[in-house]
Amino acid sequence: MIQDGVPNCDVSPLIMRVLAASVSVSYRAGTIIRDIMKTGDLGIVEKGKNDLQTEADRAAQRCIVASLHKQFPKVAIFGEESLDPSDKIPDSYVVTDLAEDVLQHTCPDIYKNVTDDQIVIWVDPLDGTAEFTQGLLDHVTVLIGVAVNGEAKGGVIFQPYYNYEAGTGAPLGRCIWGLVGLGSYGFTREVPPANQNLITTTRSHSDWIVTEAVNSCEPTEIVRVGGAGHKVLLLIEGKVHAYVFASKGCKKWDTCAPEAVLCAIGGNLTDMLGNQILYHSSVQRRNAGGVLATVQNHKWYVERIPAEIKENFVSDTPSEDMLRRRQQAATASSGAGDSSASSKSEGELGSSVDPPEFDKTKANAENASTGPAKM
Ligand SMILES: Nc1ncnc2c1ncn2[C@@H]1O[C@H](COP(=O)(O)O)[C@@H](OP(=O)(O)O)[C@H]1O
Ligand SMILES: [Mg+2]
Ligand SMILES: [Mg+2]
Ligand SMILES: [Mg+2]
Repeated sequence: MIQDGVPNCDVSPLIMRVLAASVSVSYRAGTIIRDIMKTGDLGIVEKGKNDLQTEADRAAQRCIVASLHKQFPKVAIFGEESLDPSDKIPDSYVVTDLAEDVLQHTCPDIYKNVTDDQIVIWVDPLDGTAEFTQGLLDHVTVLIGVAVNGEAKGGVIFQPYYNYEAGTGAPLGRCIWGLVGLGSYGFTREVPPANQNLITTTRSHSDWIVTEAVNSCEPTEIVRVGGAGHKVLLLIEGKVHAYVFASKGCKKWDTCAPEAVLCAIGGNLTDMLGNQILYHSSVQRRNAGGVLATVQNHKWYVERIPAEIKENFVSDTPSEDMLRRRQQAATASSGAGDSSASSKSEGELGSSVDPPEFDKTKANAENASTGPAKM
């Protein structure tokens, strides 16, 4: 793939090109968001109860979807915002560069033959809109998730206001990206605080079930911040131990990219029942099972959620197509180990597999051990 140190864009596998394009366009989307904020006119529209949209959400989505669609016309792309398809998109919004820092990585074998029809891209052009309108700028992220056969595998989390309080001259913004089976890049993981159980959850979409679920996980401190992307950043950097959101409010575009980045370092993002969230094109947009994410000890948290809370949530159902692919993969690999890109192998999960006799008193010691981060 790399000749004389130069990545050959034409022969890089599709998933690597999609990820490289997503990284490139995320920088442009971040600039668009900051430029609109600078105008002082956010053009706020109320989509529903406690659900805002700004001109930055709309413009960033136009930029990302137009750019990715131009390069990958056969790949399904779903964005959060409902926009008029006849809207004129400025030429400067269309980015077709491929990030070389992505292409210089060797594509894991499991993805080498992935085709357009197996990929779905989930775009949240601005995650943390409520906080954006309130000036809590580091809660904002741009999320581009790449699902393969209905499972979150690749993700880009761009944080346009990273460093914004560091003073003039400090470089603004950062891009975190990951691919399950390869690793996640663009951040430094620290060991989460020992002897504590820090749990992050929503600050703007809370209700009593959300709070009950968090409390049932025995937090030593609750970190209420905006954005699904931002909360997963806190997790991967080791600033919190779990992200618990017992609500049907998050959608597929909120979780696809964060899930992939988290899983690529050995973490887990599931619904409240501990079941996998699915991302095929026909799946319902709402995460009707809620969201629970950890880097370690996932099962322990799932087990803390009371049955009376769990019974309010419903896990995703695999599509017919997904079941057929899984059956084919199982048949093809019987006796030889499953090498299908559509199944989550132990290897991909790394050391996130919970200890069989996990107990809370051991939790902090385990959390203090270095995770399987590949950065
Ligand atoms: N009750 C609800 N109604 C609408 N959106 C919700 C919601 N609960 C969560 N979300 C969406 O899920 C994302 C994370 O929520 P939170 O910041 O509260 O943790 C946000 O994405 P957007 O900001 O992209 O809309 C938020 O709008
Ligand atoms: Mg969102
Ligand atoms: Mg959004
Ligand atoms: Mg929104």
